[in-house]
Amino acid sequence: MQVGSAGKWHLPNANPADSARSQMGRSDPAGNHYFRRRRQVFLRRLTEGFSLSMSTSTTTKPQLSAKRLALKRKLKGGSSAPRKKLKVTKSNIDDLPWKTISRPAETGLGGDDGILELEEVEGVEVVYEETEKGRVPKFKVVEEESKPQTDDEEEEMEDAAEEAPESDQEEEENSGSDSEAGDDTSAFDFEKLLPEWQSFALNHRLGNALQAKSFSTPTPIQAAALPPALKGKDVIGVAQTGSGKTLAYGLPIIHYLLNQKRPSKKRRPLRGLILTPTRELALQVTSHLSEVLKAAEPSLPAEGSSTQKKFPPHVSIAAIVGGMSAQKQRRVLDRGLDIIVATPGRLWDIMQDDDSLALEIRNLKFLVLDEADRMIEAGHFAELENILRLTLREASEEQIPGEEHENEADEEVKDGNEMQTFVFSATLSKDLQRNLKKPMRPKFSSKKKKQQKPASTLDDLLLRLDFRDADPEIIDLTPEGNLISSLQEGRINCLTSDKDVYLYYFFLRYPGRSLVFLSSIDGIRRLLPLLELLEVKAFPLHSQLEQRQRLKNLDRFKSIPNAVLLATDIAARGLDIPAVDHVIHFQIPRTADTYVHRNGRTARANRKGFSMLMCAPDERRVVKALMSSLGREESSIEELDIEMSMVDKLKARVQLARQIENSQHKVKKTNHDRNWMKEAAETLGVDLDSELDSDNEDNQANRSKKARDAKIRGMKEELKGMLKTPLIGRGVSAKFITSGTRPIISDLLAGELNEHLVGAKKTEAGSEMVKGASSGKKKSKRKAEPAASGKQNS
Ligand SMILES: Nc1ncnc2c1ncn2[C@@H]1O[C@H](COP(=O)(O)OP(=O)(O)OP(=O)(O)O)[C@@H](O)[C@H]1O
Repeated sequence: MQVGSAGKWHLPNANPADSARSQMGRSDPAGNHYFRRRRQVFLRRLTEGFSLSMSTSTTTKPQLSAKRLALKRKLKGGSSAPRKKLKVTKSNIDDLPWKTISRPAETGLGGDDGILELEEVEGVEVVYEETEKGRVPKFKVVEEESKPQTDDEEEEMEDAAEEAPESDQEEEENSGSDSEAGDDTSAFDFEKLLPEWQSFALNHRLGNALQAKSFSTPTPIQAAALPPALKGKDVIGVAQTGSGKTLAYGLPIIHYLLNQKRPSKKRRPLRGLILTPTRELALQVTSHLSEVLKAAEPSLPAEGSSTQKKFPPHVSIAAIVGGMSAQKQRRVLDRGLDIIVATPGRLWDIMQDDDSLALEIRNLKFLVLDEADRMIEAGHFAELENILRLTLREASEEQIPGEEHENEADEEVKDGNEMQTFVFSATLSKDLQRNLKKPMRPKFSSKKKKQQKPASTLDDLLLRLDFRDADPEIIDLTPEGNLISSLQEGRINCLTSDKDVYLYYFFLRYPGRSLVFLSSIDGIRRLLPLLELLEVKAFPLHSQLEQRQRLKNLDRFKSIPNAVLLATDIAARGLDIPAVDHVIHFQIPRTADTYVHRNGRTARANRKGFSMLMCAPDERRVVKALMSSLGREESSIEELDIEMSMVDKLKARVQLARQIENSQHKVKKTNHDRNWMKEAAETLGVDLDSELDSDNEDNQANRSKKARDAKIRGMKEELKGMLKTPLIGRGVSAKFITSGTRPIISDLLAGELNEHLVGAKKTEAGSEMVKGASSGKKKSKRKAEPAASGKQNS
């Protein structure tokens, strides 16, 4: 252990209850090696402080250690085990094994400065005990005792000790306390460090987490939802996309769990169930809450370390979603979790073979429906209905197989610790909100279950939620017209057949991370190879991709600045992808809610964002209806100002790319058909038609394949050449940059020149709009004109 520079030394705090760590002087980064300077005045104060607190101390760790040791001896059949290190709790700082050390010259403490001697102590953990008189510091010291020979033996001994607790007190010791996790237990000073969060009186460890995440201020939905949720009320929260709804419901759950005793090694009872409509959202919510939990318990041993087994996390969370190994998820569930984040489909699958999970869901403390209004679209309706039925009070009278299964969740219900329900979304109709609040809502009834019709709409289903709260809190922070202030909207009116070229223009004109929504998987399959040929870094995301591929593509999209994600509406809800600059509606969404949620993937957490509608003539009426259901005029979305000369040039590139793609597709199809015929003939044991089978035919096919390949290679070369040639705007002279009708010299010098389109300024999408030209009226010569699509390419 190094004795450091002057900065390592500081005077102990005058009030011992405030900070035991600082009383002991500085600690090393691991937090268990301390130095102190002894001064008479300090020792006197400290002793007084501790003698007060010692009166209520109940810690008996040394006795426990002895019992464990005895058990170990029994298990080992002898007492010849080598020495082992055990933790013993001390209440008095002077009982710690301080060692005198020489005073290092580099401390700068030349004179005696009232210091009698300098001491150090190692292997001490400071913990706090809650007493009637407040928080009292205690010190856990490592002392030598008999030691099991292997980690397995040590675990065996601890398990045996847990199975045979000899007193309530010991049971409590076994079940763990804050101290067993080696937490940084110093109280978090909300007033000083996070004043905006102070009024919520959150568990101090959440203070550490919020600070670590730099969340200095609660978002409006968090500020509004936390007080009722922390009071135990049911909450229906509606707030714009990207406004921090996950923590609005997540913090009250974590706060509750951190305030509970640290769970023992026995199986944990399930306390929280968060249901989301998509796998990606479930994984994202899990990772968001896990990050907060990790930051709340910074001193937990790293994952995989041998000490981790001894200190399970205070709160455990996992995602249960389709597309991943169900077996693995079952194993995780078997170990016990505090919070499950799940999609209804997979959860219901697992529940059907696991009665104990069904029982745990009946005894939940928190039920959350995140983006509830999307579940119906995701085809989870029946499973959702089945799961929700288990959370009803009436349903708990029913006999469920496995009811005899014993766990701590049963005690919770006996304690009257009632379930809280949180329903959150960015879009929940006003009618539904009003109806949810009505006390006489229709409910599921277990007794009449057989006659009861299944719910037919999501509203119907949500109306049957069994809020324990007679008056659930409804918080609706939806902005007028669902408009987010940091989001700018625009549109391009063009023919369907020209959408590819305008999209490509947009990517070159406004580089950035773009999320493109299409309404069909086929559309994505068509567009993806085209963009790849045009050297746009594009990745697909849709339900027919394997889950692993979906996550991989999301990761790539997140990590590449100018990447493009071509997605169906599975990506419309909840996904929190950092810095999405543009959302593009390649096809117009069918509902206003989808429009709102798609747009919500950009302009998150007060960042700027741009959303663009690509509107074909036959889609105009959908846009009109969409805007009207948002209470807006169609004209509220302005048209993008488009450099038509560039679009025309880009058309040549897109046409060639399409030609290449069609040829490649034909080759693939022919090969596929031939192979299929051959395989089928082999399987059936029949001879192929001589036309298909003969050597002659093979030779001919080879020759035409070679010719096609050469043609494709040629076209690819040509396209490469085109992509290398800079696109120069009308009136721009690239040779004489100071001349031409549009000299580019000043933009060039200012670094404002768009590298792909010479003559266009480097600018953000949305900064060039055709004012007032939102409903197809011609206001500018340069705006996109559907009629121009047939124009000759220059
Ligand atoms: N108090 C806060 N201060 C700053 N950033 C925050 C705060 N709370 C959450 N965030 C961040 O804001 C972003 C959006 O949060 P979140 O995903 O919870 O939004 P949401 O309202 O659920 O969005 P959606 O409706 O699209 O699901 C996240 O990156 C999150 O880390």
